[in-house]
Amino acid sequence: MLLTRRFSSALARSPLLPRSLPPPRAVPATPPAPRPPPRRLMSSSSSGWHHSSRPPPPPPSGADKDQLFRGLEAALGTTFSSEPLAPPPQPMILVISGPSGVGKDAVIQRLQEEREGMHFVVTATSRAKRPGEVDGKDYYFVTKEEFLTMIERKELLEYALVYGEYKGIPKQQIRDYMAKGYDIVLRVDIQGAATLREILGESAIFIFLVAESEEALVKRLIHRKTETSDMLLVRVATAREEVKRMNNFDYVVVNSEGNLEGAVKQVESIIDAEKAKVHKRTVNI
Ligand SMILES: Nc1ncnc2c1ncn2[C@@H]1O[C@H](COP(=O)(O)OP(=O)(O)OP(=O)(O)O)[C@@H](O)[C@H]1O
Ligand SMILES: Nc1nc2c(ncn2[C@@H]2O[C@H](COP(=O)(O)O)[C@@H](O)[C@H]2O)c(=O)[nH]1
Repeated sequence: MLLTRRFSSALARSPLLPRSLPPPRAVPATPPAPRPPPRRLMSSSSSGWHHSSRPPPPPPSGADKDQLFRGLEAALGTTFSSEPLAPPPQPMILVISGPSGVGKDAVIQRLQEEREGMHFVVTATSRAKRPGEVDGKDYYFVTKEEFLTMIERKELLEYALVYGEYKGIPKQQIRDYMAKGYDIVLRVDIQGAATLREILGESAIFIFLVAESEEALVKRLIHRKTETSDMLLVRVATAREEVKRMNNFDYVVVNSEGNLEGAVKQVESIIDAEKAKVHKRTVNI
């Protein structure tokens, strides 16, 4: 009330106020009775138009707006700051996991093409390079001995034996990119996601990628033609167990046949929603 009165009288006194604007109304001593909620505007064909008895005042001109702005500043006794009102976004860690063949790499590749400011961590592996794979892009291909040295030196945030081969996440890569303000994307198998949950807790976002059905997943893996039938059997049997661990994740995204774009969009929506959170996750690696 006091502020309103100060404001009204300061506005009335202010030489900056445009003359054409009506003088500020007196503040009533007692608060007015609550008004009924405003009715929604309805179409002109219906009988529900809500007419105000007075026409709205004409919009102020550019100069008037400027004067009003300065008048408000004078009334409050401070200038209006142009500093952002929302806190700056913090770099975040996104963990994308799911059964083998579900499309993790495919989704990540599209995300990489779509979004800037994200770093997709290249993990290290002792597995042999597949045709078409590039060292430093798909993986850092190292020998088993080199991998064991990385473990010894505590260079890996997480590592695991995946289908008989070592896979692990270089810590320094995450630190370097987070320091530059990048968001981090990690692609791991389900056991890797469980380990990362223990290390990172709620500070990272965990997304479980699934196919629309087991049948679709198996067909996708067969179609990829990267595994022998024995290896396929292991991956498919593992996938059956892995789907049961969905509850440890924050989000589930369905990557259905022929709709890779839909899955990518959904992951993007998750990122956007997380960025808009008031209470943000803070990461410390
Ligand atoms: N929505 C989709 N519809 C059809 N095919 C897809 C879709 N998403 C991915 N694929 C294809 O499915 C195969 C498996 O995808 P991808 O290699 O990305 O899986 P992954 O989860 O990374 O597997 P892994 O864990 O074994 O590395 C690839 O041939 C890919 O092109
Ligand atoms: N736990 C970890 N899993 C990883 C890591 N890097 C990749 N992966 C996962 O391994 C499987 C098999 O990969 P493939 O290239 O041999 O088909 C797949 O699910 C990857 O996501 C890692 O650093 N840690």
